[in-house]
Amino acid sequence: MSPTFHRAARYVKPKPVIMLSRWVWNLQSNSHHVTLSFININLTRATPSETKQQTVEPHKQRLAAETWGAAADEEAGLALSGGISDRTERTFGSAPKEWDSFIGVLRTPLPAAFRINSSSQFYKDIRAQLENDFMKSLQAEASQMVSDGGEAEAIRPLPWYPDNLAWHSNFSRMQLRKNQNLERFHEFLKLENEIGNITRQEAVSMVPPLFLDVSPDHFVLDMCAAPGSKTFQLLEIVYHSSKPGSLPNGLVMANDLDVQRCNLLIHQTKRMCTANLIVINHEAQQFPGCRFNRRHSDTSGTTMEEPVIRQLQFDRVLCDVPCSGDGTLRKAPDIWRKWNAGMGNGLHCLQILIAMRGLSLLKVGGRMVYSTCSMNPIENEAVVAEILRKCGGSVELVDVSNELPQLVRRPGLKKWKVRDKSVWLASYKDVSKYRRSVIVPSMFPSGRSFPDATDNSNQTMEPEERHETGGNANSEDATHSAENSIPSADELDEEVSDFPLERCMRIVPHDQNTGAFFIAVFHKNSPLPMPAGQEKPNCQIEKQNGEPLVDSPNKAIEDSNGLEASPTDVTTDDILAEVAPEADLIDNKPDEVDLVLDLSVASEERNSEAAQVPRSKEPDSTKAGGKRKLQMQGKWKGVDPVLFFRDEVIINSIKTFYGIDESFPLVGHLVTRNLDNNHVKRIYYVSKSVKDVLQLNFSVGQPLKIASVGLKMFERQTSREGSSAPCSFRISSEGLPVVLPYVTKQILHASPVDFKHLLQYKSIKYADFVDSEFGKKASDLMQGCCVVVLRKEGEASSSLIQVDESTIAIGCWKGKASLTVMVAAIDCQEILERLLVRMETAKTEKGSSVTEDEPSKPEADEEKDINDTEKNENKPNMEVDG
Ligand SMILES: C[S@@+](CC[C@H](N)C(=O)[O-])C[C@H]1O[C@@H](n2cnc3c(N)ncnc32)[C@H](O)[C@@H]1O
Repeated sequence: MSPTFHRAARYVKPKPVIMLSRWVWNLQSNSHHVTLSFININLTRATPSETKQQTVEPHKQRLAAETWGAAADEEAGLALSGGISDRTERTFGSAPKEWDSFIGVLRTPLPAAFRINSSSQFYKDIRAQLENDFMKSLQAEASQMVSDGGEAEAIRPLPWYPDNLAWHSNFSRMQLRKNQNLERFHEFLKLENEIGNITRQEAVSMVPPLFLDVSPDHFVLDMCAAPGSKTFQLLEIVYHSSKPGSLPNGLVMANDLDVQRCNLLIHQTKRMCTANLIVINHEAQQFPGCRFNRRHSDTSGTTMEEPVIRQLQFDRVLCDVPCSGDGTLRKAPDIWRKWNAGMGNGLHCLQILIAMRGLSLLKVGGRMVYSTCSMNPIENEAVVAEILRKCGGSVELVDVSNELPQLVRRPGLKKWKVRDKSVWLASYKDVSKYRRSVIVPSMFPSGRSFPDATDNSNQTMEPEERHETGGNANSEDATHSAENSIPSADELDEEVSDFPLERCMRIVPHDQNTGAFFIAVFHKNSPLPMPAGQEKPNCQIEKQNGEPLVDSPNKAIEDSNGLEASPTDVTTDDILAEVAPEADLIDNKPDEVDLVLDLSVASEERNSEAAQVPRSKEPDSTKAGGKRKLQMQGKWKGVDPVLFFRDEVIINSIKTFYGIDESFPLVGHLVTRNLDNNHVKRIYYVSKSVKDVLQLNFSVGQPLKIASVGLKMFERQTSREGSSAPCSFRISSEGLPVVLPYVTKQILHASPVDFKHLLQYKSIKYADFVDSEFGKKASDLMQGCCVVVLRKEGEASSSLIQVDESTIAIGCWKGKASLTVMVAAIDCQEILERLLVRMETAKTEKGSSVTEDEPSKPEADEEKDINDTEKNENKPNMEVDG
């Protein structure tokens, strides 16, 4: 092909063909191995009206449009009516049936899935409600779905998820919204999701944390965590079987590079009300090392107290890396159009870097899960193979075929080809020298670099030509004419990997009616080998002038002691800017389609004193707009420092007022983000594990940029009544379950009827309680915050309060004339519903009736306080005082 030909070809009007997707699905069946790599679906471009006339069965088009949204209607029509290219037909050859079921499933809506939060007080009630109520009551709707080609069951537990805690629902979001018969179920999902009792999350996205094998005493690192569905799931596992008032020994550290997405993560995990989480904001491949040695001193020169933990390492690491996202096609139809092989190629090196940093932070004996929502081998098996190559025997790929046996998965690939600019490459030796900084040896199954390889036809182009037609531009179409002159994928000799990559797992949509996911499980046998340093790097990042930018991940990661604090110099911006401009990066769409962005919370944060995370990576105080005064006292610009709260006067006043038992560890567990104790508004509680990590962080000069930490435990009551109370700090709803077993004063037992009235009317005059003795005791309390516990069946009002899993308690305000509930409206609604179910059951069992006098309304002033309180209670936890 002559340069002249190419120059002319640049100006040829593009063919009326949409290269819809260089789809990277690799299907393997038991009987035969069929690889459907990079399937080209060429669709004749049609006008919207032409598209509507295509011969797509109406109900399928409706389903597709419903899944993909109205805006994608045209695209759905195109996809459904598209012819498959010659190559694809050749590739499928012997397995047309599998193609049919694969593409057929892609055309149907992705079923919704959700998980019950097993650390929630009401998780058993919720599971029972699903099993005994909704599974039956929704069945009538299921028969309708069967006639539409759907599954027979309306909802069902996911068979591979332990304890019936994860559920699959065959109703699309549209059906849930529109169908009257589903209204009660829809309301249930909304309420429980908002409260944090359930989390809507795509089924396949729940798989990686399960293979991590987490226990409550593990330190878990979630390297690329936002928007946080897996972080939430990890916390659920860490908290599982924790007793009221006791916190697990473990913790979750959730990191994400993107500040906005960190906000989502904070919002998402706030529903968990946890003291065992630290949210940080770093590039995962640059994750700071924290290792204490005796030389350390703080900025004032004082030698620091030796921390309990001397080095930050993790028992478990989740590496759910940014990827090209082709596995999310069923819920993100724009991927049909956007995806191209360059996206995966552009992320390959970053994925290796992140995974290598994860392994360096993993304890010997620990487990790391690497996952993507892509089926592209360059982002999956190639990354796994490179990790094994670099780590030698220090890391092994775990055979997890006996874990979660009910989860259908396919083995990882041992051979694949690399696609670059419409060219299939079977080996690095086929890579043109002009593409060698972009297409790297680790992308190929053998990982070999072939330094003296001859070049392919591309090399006949002049450099200038190559930059203009190919370079890093996102235009595979522009070079598609080159396809005629190169061997087809079938004609190339394939390399085969020596590593046991069949141990990786590929989850494909048509096996279990899901999205797609890739998962690999690593075990660390010994410290990572010292990097050779001198050896020639094989994962280079090309600068625009063609010079290599970085040479990681061969750079030092771990020293002989297990952890070196100097990770690679490579930044994600470097990689994304320099390597993958062609990757119109689908950057990590939240893989949970139903995550509701509550921007009101984020903006409330921004407007209030609360700013949990910086607004930009390295905010410049001069650009802050003057609205929010940046705290510069911390190590990180724009991020308020996390400080241990040690003000004895305030702590003692709280302890005395609530009679908090000495056995409850307060000192050292309280943190704030305000340097001025007199203006501290919120005091957060951290678990022992988090406290130890914070101490280490201080001791080594605060390398961790902490966006959020701690459970809001005490909040200054600023209302008129609050300022005159003996203790101006109230116990927040989030913190109450943790401190409740230790509270001995300002606490009352209410009968079910009075408790219900409190939740219904929010404020009740003392004289109006059905149980007059309760009303009297309430009026005798000191003015200020108090706790009202629901009295259990057969319990005397005077008996000592015993806290267990079934204990229901709320925070109230003891005013002059009435008792006022200090719980957010939505939480009141949830408790009320659960209470009503219990009372109803008790009534039916006993055949008794309870007198329910209507209590009178509170004074106007007190009612105003209720409203203020509720507004406050809706504020997110862990925010920053300022
Ligand atoms: C696939 S998403 C993670 C989904 C998340 N694990 C969950 O389950 O909700 C990938 C995330 O990686 C983040 N990311 C991209 N580059 C990163 C980097 N270099 N370091 C850390 N996070 C990064 C993105 O902001 C994105 O939130």
